[in-house]
Amino acid sequence: MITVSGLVQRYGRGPEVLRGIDLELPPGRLTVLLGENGCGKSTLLRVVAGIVSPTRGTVRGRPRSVAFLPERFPDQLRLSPRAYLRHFARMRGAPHGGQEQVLDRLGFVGDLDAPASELSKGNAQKLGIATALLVRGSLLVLDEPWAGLDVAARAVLGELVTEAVADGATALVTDHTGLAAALPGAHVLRMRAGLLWPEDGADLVELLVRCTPEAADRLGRLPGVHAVRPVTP
Ligand SMILES: Nc1ncnc2c1ncn2[C@@H]1O[C@H](COP(=O)(O)OP(=O)(O)OP(=O)(O)O)[C@@H](O)[C@H]1O
Repeated sequence: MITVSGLVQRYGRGPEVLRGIDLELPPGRLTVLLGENGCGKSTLLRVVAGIVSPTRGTVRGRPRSVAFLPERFPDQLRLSPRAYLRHFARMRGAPHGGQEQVLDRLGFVGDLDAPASELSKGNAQKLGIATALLVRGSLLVLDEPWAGLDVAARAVLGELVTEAVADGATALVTDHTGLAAALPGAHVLRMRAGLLWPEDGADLVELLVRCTPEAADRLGRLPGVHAVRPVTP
């Protein structure tokens, strides 16, 4: 189980982008983060994956093997898709051979031996997905993996994520297409302005109350109260 507690993130001296996130990510579950542009989804994914350290708070129980698909696959990659997959497979101790099977399932069309920088956007995305899915049973963090895929590949990606989760992977994804939320067993969370809110919850109302820590503690125990956190000046 990966446990995220009290996560706060700010960039430089900017405002808090994550404002106190608590989240549990059990193995064998797909968690889907929804929310408007700029609400902090990618930031949360990067912190959970361990790409960046949080300003405050902790991520406990992160496995050694983490697969992270960034929102934009690197477009300056001079390695070929074949070499890239083999390199990652070696680095992450994936079983030898068969690395290109996921590419085949996704309908990858491109030269496996030419520089990956020459791939179309969708085929580059397929390479990123195939790389992320090399190792089973790990933490799978996918930022907008459906973006840019053709219709057939979108359906296959749904199958691949479902299979990985059935195999015990912990999956955390963002997705603006709505496809992830419709996958079997998807646990959907909505993010607004750096806070998490269950999809089926009531509307988020924020109140700023000046009170003692004891009163804040009592407030936090009231039914329907999602979070009480101190505001730093
Ligand atoms: N490296 C950075 N430096 C400074 N600010 C950043 C950085 N990365 C993100 N931000 C800011 O943090 C906020 C949250 O961005 P983030 O990318 O996490 O949102 P998002 O919900 O993933 O958005 P989208 O749906 O558009 O991908 C935004 O205001 C963004 O401008």
